[in-house]
Amino acid sequence: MEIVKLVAETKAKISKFKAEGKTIGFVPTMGALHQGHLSLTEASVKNNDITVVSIFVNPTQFNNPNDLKTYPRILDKDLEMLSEFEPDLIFIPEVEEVYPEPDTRIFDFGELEQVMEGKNRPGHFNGVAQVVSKLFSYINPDNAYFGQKDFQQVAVIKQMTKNLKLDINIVPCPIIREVDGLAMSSRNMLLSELERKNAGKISETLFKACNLVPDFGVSQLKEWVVTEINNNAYLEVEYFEIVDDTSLKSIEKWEDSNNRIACITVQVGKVRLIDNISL
Ligand SMILES: Nc1ncnc2c1ncn2[C@@H]1O[C@H](COP(=O)(O)OP(=O)(O)OP(=O)(O)O)[C@@H](O)[C@H]1O
Ligand SMILES: CC(C)(CO)[C@@H](O)C(=O)[O-]
Ligand code: BAL
Repeated sequence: MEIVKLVAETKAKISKFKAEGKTIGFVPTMGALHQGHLSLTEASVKNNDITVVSIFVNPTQFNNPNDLKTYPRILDKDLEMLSEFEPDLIFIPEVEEVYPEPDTRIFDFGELEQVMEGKNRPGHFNGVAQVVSKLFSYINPDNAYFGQKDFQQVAVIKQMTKNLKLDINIVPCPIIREVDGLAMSSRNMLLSELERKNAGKISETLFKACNLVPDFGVSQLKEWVVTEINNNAYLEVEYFEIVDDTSLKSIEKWEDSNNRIACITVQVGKVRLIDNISL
């Protein structure tokens, strides 16, 4: 496990690995690691000769300055956790290293970014694309691993890879959950004890919703989920959408899509959490 902070050094190491014919797996993260991140790292270590994990809290994807300020940063613990799978390189750049000058690129993802997280976090996916395209250019991976918890992010990254004609295989990985079902997230550690306890209601409701599909219409189910969660005093639904998993277009009747995904964002006190489930 080697820590690298500079882009030039990273590129030089990658060139050497490539010259040796080695395959490169890449796991981009913002740190404050948990088992979700480790599952991506494990998949990469298993399927590639070399694994690079990046830890970088990317300022350009935060639409809320307070969210950026409070985002958890616990590098020592992150390194200890990563030692379980021993990725070869850990890339931890400073902000000035990635953005020696402001990135003014505007990416166009069409309708993909006009719904859900795109609509509710203006500029978020443009910032994600800025940093991921930069990281891809330094690391030049064969395979890049992303969690399905950020379902829309996976769709956006796939589209970006296609638009930029990059020969990188985007590997979506399943959501890892806590014992009570709450999707693991770095932001979970910002919850108070009571908020954390009540946050389990989010996934509990999504799992129940799955079983109600045969008996409920789409709008009836949407209403049920929102009411059920909002009835909990600690939780407030920001949006709940049922969409086709490829176009991310909202569906009105079950027959509108064979591959439906229900995506939710819930405000828990000051913390904003996302989750989704295939219906
Ligand atoms: N519970 C999870 N299961 C699987 N993958 C996950 C999970 N949580 C995050 N990931 C993935 O890990 C990668 C890095 O995500 P990130 O560092 O933002 O962590 P995070 O826990 O999603 O943090 P937050 O949600 O607080 O931003 C992303 O591809 C993300 O989808
Ligand atoms: C992909 C990513 C590391 C880019 O900053 C981030 O959006 C995340 O952690 O999901
Ligand atoms: N996991 C997505 C990163 C973010 O919330 O900014």
